[in-house]
Amino acid sequence: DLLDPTTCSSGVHGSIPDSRPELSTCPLPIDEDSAFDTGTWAPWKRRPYCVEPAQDDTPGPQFCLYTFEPFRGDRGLSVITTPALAASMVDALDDSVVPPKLRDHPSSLLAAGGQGSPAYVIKDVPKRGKGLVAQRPIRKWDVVLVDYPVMITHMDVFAAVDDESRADLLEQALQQLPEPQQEEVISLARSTGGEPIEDILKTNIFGVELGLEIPHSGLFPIGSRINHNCNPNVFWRYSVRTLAVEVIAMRDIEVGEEITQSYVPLGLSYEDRKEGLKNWGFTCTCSLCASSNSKRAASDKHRERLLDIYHELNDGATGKANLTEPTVKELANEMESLIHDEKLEAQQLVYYGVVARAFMRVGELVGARKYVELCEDLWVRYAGDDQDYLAGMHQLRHELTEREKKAAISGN
Ligand SMILES: C[S@@+](CC[C@H](N)C(=O)[O-])C[C@H]1O[C@@H](n2cnc3c(N)ncnc32)[C@H](O)[C@@H]1O
Repeated sequence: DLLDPTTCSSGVHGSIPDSRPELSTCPLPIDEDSAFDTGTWAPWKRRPYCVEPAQDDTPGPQFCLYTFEPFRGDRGLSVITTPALAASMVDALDDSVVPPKLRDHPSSLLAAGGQGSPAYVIKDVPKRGKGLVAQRPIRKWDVVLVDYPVMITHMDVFAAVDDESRADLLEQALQQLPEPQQEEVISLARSTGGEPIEDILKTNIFGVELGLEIPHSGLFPIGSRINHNCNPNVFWRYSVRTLAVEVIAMRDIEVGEEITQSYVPLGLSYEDRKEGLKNWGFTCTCSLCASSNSKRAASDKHRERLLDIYHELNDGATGKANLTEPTVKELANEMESLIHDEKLEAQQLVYYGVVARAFMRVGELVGARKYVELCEDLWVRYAGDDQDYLAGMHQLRHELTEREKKAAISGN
């Protein structure tokens, strides 16, 4: 089960698990002092190395480096995080948590018969350095790649730790990885200048979480070769239970086509995309960004209108505004055509959820049922087997079923 770091950290540093049998299934936080006191830092293979955040009015927690060499086929994993969050991720280090579907994927190093032939090759692509290119046809919803991080870093490390200590932590995190993985990391793209390892992280990291949705960055050796496109053909699904990232096709991809993801949230205007992409040090030349001024302005207008529709429907759904049934229908139709024009199908699940709620509010249960089902199908596709992500969807379906039962009784 997902460990709650607030309960798992209730043991004071230095406690020995055996002395607290009630916590025997809940790994205790380990820092430099407790490692020194107890002489143990299992399951981590090295004694943690910790730094204090730069002092300001409110001193934050320590950040420590933990390395686990046997991670996922001896690729190794270095984690820089708080002792409590490191304790919360111990279960995820074990290969037995990886479901067979991921373990046996052709891109997986854990497959019983060894790594198969993946659906992509990494190669040079014009003007974008290296990239992933399909070497066989990929169908919509196929898992293109399963990848695991070699480094995970708490997001606060970038702001709260002084430059020198951070450089030291990151360098050690790299040095503690097995040599082939060090080389793999060093060969990744750089875009910002400055300390190589920090540049590599800034250019390649992907947002992940540890514990209860605490933001971290993950460095994924293969996934980080995927270039940006505003109209991408894959999305990423990350699991805090396995630390795996699944890269999944959002549409069919032909042989020779580049596999691309969006580095910024979908649906942004041109200026907002440009601003968001500044961090990666390149100018977006995807077909949408490179189109004429008038086309870009039209697209921006569509995207703005889509957001307005979302807010109108949401206000209707929550009772903040009084919408009528014909208005909800009109807004839903307009939304569908804007999503289609802007190729934003990946955002349908967000829009469908709010349409379903707005229909429920005005008592149009047939429309609500249609959108709940469309939305649920998409949630299952995007969230996979992770029931945590599906909880909101199950709640919506339950509310609708109750409303339908009541309507059937009053109709009889
Ligand atoms: C996460 S890496 C992607 C893989 C990288 N191309 C490589 O050679 O390893 C991000 C870097 O790739 C390049 N890049 C990604 N998408 C791009 C695009 N659409 N146009 C130009 N450069 C891009 C930029 O240099 C960016 O800093």
